[in-house]
Amino acid sequence: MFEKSSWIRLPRNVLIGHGVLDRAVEAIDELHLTGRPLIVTSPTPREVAGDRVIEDFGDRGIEPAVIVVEEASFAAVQEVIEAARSEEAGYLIGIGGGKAIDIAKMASDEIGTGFVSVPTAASHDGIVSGRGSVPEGDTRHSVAADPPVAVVADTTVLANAPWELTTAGCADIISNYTAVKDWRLANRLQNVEYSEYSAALSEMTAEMLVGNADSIKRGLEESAWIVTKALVSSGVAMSIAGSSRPASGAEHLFSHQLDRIAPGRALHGHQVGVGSIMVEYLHSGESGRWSAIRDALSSIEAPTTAAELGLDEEEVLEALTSAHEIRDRYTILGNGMNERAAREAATVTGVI
Ligand SMILES: NC(=O)C1=CN([C@@H]2O[C@H](COP(=O)(O)OP(=O)(O)OC[C@H]3O[C@@H](n4cnc5c(N)ncnc54)[C@H](O)[C@@H]3O)[C@@H](O)[C@H]2O)C=CC1
Ligand SMILES: O=C(CO)COP(=O)(O)O
Ligand SMILES: [Zn+2]
Repeated sequence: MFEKSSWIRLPRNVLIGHGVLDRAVEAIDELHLTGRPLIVTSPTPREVAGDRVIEDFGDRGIEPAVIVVEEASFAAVQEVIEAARSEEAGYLIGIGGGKAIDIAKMASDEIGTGFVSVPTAASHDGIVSGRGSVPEGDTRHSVAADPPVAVVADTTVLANAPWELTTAGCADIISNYTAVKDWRLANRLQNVEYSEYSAALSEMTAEMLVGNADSIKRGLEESAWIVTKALVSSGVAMSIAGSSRPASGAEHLFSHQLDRIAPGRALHGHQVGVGSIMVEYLHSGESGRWSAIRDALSSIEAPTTAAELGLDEEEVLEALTSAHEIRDRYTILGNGMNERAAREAATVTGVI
């Protein structure tokens, strides 16, 4: 008997491009959301985009409530939930990098309101996805949440963000190659639920980004356009899968461990990129495609070594050998790597 079913949640309005921030209020208006908006942002994103959105609401006689957050934590989510309740917010707008957007996403899910994503950095694919990612103690939670009802990604703002944030977004997309390999492996070995459509979309997104690498250059607004379209596409792949599997495998486990071992040292996307080089080596061996991943990363000026991430050898080895413990997600790491194997993978690939 056929008993399968799936529920795919996607954003309704996705605006990407030059100057679209000026149309944010219009895009929100179209959704017929009711009540007062609560803007969740952090200091710099407020300056580069938040104040403009607040002013545009003001021109329509609406005064949004505003909360400024500094870190992605469950405590910050709780703070936003309380602010939303006390301000009687009808919906939330996350304006910023991954942290502000994740917090707005999870808080709105908890209180059952819609949420609009206004990224000010094209730094990773959480800007569109229905997942929040939060560290807690020795673990990392990938929390299911509703995806944004609308995404407003202004390439003028994104192109003016520090270049490293854009190369981090590129690297997060390039890591889809190994994430999909891990997903297929987990499906074969552990019957993990798998979607061929989602996997194909995720891989194609990485292919297209790498194919356009020549147009991804510092100071070119077109770079922000290419990267943001890829981030949206990767977010859609996650929505189809109903999990972050198409975009998060062992390279993400490595990065999540680094967030614990060496917090704040490097950007999420840069860490997963370097992780992806080593994870590809684990999948395909010394003559495999790990060097193609490394070359793709260096062509867009993303880090490919521990030193470029600001890490020492020991930190990389510790993250590699303990990555399998951080979450219950089956990958090529299996029950873990010993130190000798980790050293070999990191050395052969030139990471250390
Ligand atoms: N939900 C998901 O699927 C995912 C969530 N994440 C989460 O996202 C967070 C990392 O996100 P990031 O964006 O890398 O970090 P972030 O949100 O901390 O932003 C990095 C820095 O860039 C600044 N910034 C942002 N836009 C700027 C602009 N236009 N001009 C100047 N500065 C600007 C921010 O103020 C911040 O200081 C982590 O908490 C991570 O766990 C990461 C990947 C996926
Ligand atoms: O970073 C992500 C996808 O790029 C989200 O992955 P996690 O589920 O590992 O937090
Ligand atoms: Zn990621």
